[in-house]
Amino acid sequence: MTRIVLFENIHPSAKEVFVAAGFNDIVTHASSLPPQALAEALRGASLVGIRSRTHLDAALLSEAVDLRAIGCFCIGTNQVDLDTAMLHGVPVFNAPFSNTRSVAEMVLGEAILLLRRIPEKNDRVHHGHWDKTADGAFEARGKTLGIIGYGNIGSQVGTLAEAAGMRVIFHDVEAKLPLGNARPSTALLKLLAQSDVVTLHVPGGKATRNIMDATTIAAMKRGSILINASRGTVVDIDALHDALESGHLSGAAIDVFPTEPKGVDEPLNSPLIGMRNVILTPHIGGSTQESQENIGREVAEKLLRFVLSGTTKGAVNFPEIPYQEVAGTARILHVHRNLPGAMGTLSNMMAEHGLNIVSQQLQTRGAIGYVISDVEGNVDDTVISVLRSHPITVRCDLV
Ligand SMILES: NC(=O)C1=CN([C@@H]2O[C@H](COP(=O)(O)OP(=O)(O)OC[C@H]3O[C@@H](n4cnc5c(N)ncnc54)[C@H](O)[C@@H]3O)[C@@H](O)[C@H]2O)C=CC1
Ligand SMILES: O=C(O)CCC(=O)C(=O)O
Repeated sequence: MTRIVLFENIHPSAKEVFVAAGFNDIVTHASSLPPQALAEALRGASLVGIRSRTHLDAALLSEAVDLRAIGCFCIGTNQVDLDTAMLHGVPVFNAPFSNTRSVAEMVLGEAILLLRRIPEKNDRVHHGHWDKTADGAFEARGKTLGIIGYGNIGSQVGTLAEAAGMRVIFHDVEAKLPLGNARPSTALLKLLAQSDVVTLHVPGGKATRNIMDATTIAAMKRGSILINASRGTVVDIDALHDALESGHLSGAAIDVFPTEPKGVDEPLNSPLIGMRNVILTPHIGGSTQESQENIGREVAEKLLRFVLSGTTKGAVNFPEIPYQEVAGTARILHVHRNLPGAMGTLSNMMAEHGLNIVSQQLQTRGAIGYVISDVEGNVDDTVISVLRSHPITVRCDLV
């Protein structure tokens, strides 16, 4: 039985995909769970679906012995210990483009609102003040947008910003094709000094930790604006608070936080709460009806294709083997330690059990190798148990 456990209110389109394929053992959770409850919820799960708030660390992955694959129903995968998952033979899938546009639209909207000081003015009107003034309010047209991380989202933000008349510059650690009239800026400090609005679109993780700290924030233009809809670890929030309080920055929009509440009734704890011209949103950059429905379907289909065929195409942490029709009477999925002779050992074990290999595909990545073998012959649980118990084997499953 394939038990599927979905956390964090994943869109019902995911469940529809599984049920249509005959997979009915599905448990859904509306939020992420604290570690102990999460470990219990993972017990017996073959497929797990999460979004950004569920952290699957090495300890949890080691305990989840039945786990075959993980679906991140989002873009970011930094919430999963990807290397440990790979070493346990567990591929991780995501939806790399499904909410790109949603994030880009929100960021451009925020840039325009902040340039006009709308958050502050909105709040004033709600509190009975009618101070009709143009002080500190600017058009987006002609202003410079500095994008840090010019990947799928960053480049989409740039395209939308140009349509609003902004000049776009970007900084990326890799060489990128500039779209429209966007211009690369090899030096981060140069970009910061030139930009009226700076927006971050880098992945989370150690390499991007506190890219925006007291030093880099000080390098931003006086009166400029900072937007972060990437990961909470990328901005030093205390340094941002100080720069807003001193007036060095005129506004900010923050969608992601170093520590985010786990559920709807837990308040955000942040020094930015109550600050003027600061937009705080609950990590909803990618949360639109369109994106969530697409993500639900896309990631569920990737998990399903893996379970039904073994294909790992699109996995972010695993040797990728593309989809192929089953060619024999059965298909064996074998993850092994990437050691010399592993393929020979596997093939010999199959031969010893009377299995004739019709087709075989191997890919390796770091410490593991992954082989899909289509075989003729009688593949029963005994054969799979023998393959599983060999020291080269990480995991072995029958399709
Ligand atoms: N707020 C939200 O709801 C959402 C947030 N995200 C976050 O946005 C991030 C970016 O998403 P995509 O654009 O799809 O990813 P992507 O992988 O297409 O682009 C990331 C870019 O950042 C660059 N980069 C990496 N390290 C860098 C550094 N130190 N300095 C400058 N550039 C660097 C990469 O070379 C790449 O071009 C995701 O990893 C995720 O964490 C994604 C979707 C929704
Ligand atoms: O929808 C979510 O929970 C997370 C969105 C996000 O940050 C992502 O896609 O990386």
